[in-house]
Amino acid sequence: MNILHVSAECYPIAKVGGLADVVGSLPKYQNKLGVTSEVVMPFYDNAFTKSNKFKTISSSKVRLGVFDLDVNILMLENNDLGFDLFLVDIPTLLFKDYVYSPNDTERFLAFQIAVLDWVLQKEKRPNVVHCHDHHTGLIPFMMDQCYKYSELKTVATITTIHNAQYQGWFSHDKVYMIPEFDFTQVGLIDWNHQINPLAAAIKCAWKVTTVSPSYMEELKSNANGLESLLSHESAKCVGILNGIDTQVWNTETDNYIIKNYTQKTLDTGRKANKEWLCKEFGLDPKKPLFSFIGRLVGEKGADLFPQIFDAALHHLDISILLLGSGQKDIEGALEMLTYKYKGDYSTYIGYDERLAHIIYAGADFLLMPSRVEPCGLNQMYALRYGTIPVVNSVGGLKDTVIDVEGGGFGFVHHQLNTETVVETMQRATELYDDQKEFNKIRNLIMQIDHSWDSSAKAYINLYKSLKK
Ligand SMILES: Nc1ncnc2c1ncn2[C@@H]1O[C@H](COP(=O)(O)OP(=O)(O)O[C@H]2O[C@H](CO)[C@@H](O)[C@H](O)[C@H]2O)[C@@H](O)[C@H]1O
Repeated sequence: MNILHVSAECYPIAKVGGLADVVGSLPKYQNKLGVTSEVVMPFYDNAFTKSNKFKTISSSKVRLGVFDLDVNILMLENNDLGFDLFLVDIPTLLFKDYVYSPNDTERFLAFQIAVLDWVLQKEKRPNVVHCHDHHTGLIPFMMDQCYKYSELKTVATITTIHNAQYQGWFSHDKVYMIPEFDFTQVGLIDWNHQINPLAAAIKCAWKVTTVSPSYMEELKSNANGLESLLSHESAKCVGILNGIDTQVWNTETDNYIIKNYTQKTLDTGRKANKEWLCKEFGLDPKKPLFSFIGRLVGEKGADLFPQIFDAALHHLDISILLLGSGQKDIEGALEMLTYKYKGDYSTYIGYDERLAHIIYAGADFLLMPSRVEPCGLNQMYALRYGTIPVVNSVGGLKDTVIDVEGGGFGFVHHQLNTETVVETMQRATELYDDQKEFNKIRNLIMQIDHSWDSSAKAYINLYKSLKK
């Protein structure tokens, strides 16, 4: 069975968030299970593409409305990713030093058309085209409806929703850019008088998956306008929990962290990482260290961070270290607080993969007060590294973290407001004060298995069951 994953991001080639982690690891684990799983993504202008070699396997033009744009399909050479990687090089649109911008309609539309043009000519056509998020959302529609892709009508399509907040909608004025189709079917790409790629994917893909079972349920009542569509299509929707790449996220071999460790040496290993963090950011290593890593947006609860951190630092004897970037107003407010709580609180506003790994290896607790969390990988990385998660009970967090009071290993709050989060952080500090119990839990969480093994199999079983 041949599977082609289509995505805007893939670790380590280009990463903005968790989508890259999933697309950079799921195919590798699928290949280990005996299927052939490949990835196709845009060719961006970044450190990875500058420092690797690519072979051009075809050069042609892609038609976008009235324009014919140059397109090359490249293949990564000397590849040790665990899957074949193809890249769509459209120099005028995709070869940029960023992944996303405010004007991405043409970029990702051209990408999707170029992918399907290439699939038509591909020697070994896929049995399944597995699309990820709205940037690839029009592919199931185009394969089913566009005349030029009629040979692909029988190829199965899956769309995985990593985040339903973003849907990629654009005006019907641009419909002429989509390859010709029977216009009586235009309703398939419409949602609320706009062309909505995510809605089109939900309508046209043979199956729709979300990255956790709880998120699938939540989407029926909270999906940024797509609730009724998801309820209507629920028979073809299923939630499959993400796994993590246990080769990349391995405390024994992780090259980013200050000191490697095993479950047996977790105390000394984690101490060295914490001490490095505290020295680097001017914090006291004796105090419990709470961290956050991620995008500073409303979904992650980030608008509440300034208030939450202010209250927590005022009431509790703790340190907080934040790594993230996002909304400028939130970044500003979080940086302002560093003056008030110097020595107890610090931030790194930006993106830093190495620092993220060291935080997972050195912080005592990882904060995830998300409003919406389709799966969340951070809590799984934290668990594997021995950092105790403090989470809001939503989506994938609900599926992966059990509170210590229920015999579990983390701290879970069921409301999202300053008081509740600070109370939960206080419970965490009480555990920290009982070092014996604290160590017992750290030891336990490092043993939890969130590898891809079972989820990669679940996807393959789903592919095998595909019938239109
Ligand atoms: N400033 C920074 N510096 C360094 N590393 C940073 C960083 N900000 C984020 N990261 C890293 O990016 C990844 C974020 O993963 P998440 O799953 O938490 O989030 P995201 O919301 O992007 O993904 C969406 O897709 C994923 C995958 O399906 C779902 O788990 C999730 O719920 C959904 O919102 C982690 O690897 C994290 O370490």
